[in-house]
Amino acid sequence: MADLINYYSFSKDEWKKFYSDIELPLTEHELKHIKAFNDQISLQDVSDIYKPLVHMIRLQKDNFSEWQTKKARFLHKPVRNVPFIIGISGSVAVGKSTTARVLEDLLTNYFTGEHIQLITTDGFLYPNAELKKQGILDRKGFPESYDMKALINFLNSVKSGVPVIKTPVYSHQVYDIVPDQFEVINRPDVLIVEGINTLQLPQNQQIYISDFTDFSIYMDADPDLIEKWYLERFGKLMDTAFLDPDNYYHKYAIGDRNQAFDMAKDVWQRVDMPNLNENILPTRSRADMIMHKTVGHLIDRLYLRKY
Ligand SMILES: Nc1ncnc2c1ncn2[C@@H]1O[C@H](COP(=O)(O)OP(=O)(O)O)[C@@H](O)[C@H]1O
Ligand SMILES: CC(C)(COP(=O)(O)O)[C@@H](O)C(=O)NCCC(=O)O
Repeated sequence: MADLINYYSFSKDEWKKFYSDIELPLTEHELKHIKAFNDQISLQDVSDIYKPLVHMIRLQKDNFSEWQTKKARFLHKPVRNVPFIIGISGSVAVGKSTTARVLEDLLTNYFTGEHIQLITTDGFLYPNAELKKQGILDRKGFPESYDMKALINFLNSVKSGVPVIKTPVYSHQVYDIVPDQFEVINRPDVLIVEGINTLQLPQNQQIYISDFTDFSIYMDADPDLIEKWYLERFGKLMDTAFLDPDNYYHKYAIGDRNQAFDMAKDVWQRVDMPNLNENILPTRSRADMIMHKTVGHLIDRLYLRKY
């Protein structure tokens, strides 16, 4: 990534040294909690990578809140608590939702008294029935498969301080939007928005997701590794589907396992990899931070935007 002239580049060893003067209370309980939702996650990485990151986000958020207060005073408007929004982008299966959950946990733990919430932009995918109607079911994840207007309105409502906002829910197990199920976003201090499209600039839009984010992260890795992680996740989703006929992966779980993996490989090659190359990777250089992952999901390099 020699072309990234506007980024500082750090090895993990360099990055971890930036955390020194404040104590992040990463207790046994906290580490257990993280292990409970992903027992594969490296706790060394949580400490080396995320402690400095959380510290840096603290500095940025304080700066952001101070500016919001000054701006309100300048404009003779009431001072209010404007949510700080963090966007997390990257390929399907690169580990965005796992990173987002670790960050949610750590921010909740460290930003004492502040309300941290997390949503995924998957909730703004059109339901399968609508994708079918439009003839784009095999374009799930591509820009046209999202209800961008609803997503932008949602982000605008969050920033404007609307008290209770319901967002639709996407389930990987059902492989669709779950009807009548919502998540409630209620005046967070920090909202983490995770999704493949958080840095995209769709041509038919005038306002973008990134107009509402205050710090953005792009999760990066070699596409061959991401394919491997995609297939491993497919295997895990099959493993949990055996006893549940309503689960999208049930038909694969009870059938021939090799054939199921062949199908998943085909979906990766036809849908998710082209989407990575055409629509996701080109947005990498817009991120404030690029986290590069290697074998075993370990983070080996970080890039931080200089200006
Ligand atoms: N840091 C990590 N350590 C171990 N496994 C991980 C890590 N991050 C992600 N994974 C695994 O990789 C797969 C894809 O991760 P996920 O967070 O679902 O990706 P995304 O949200 O980008 O689609 C999942 O099986 C997940 O458990
Ligand atoms: C819903 C998604 C677009 C979102 O990706 P995520 O980053 O949450 O894994 C993706 O998981 C997906 O379903 N892609 C369509 C092709 C496929 O079945 O992989």
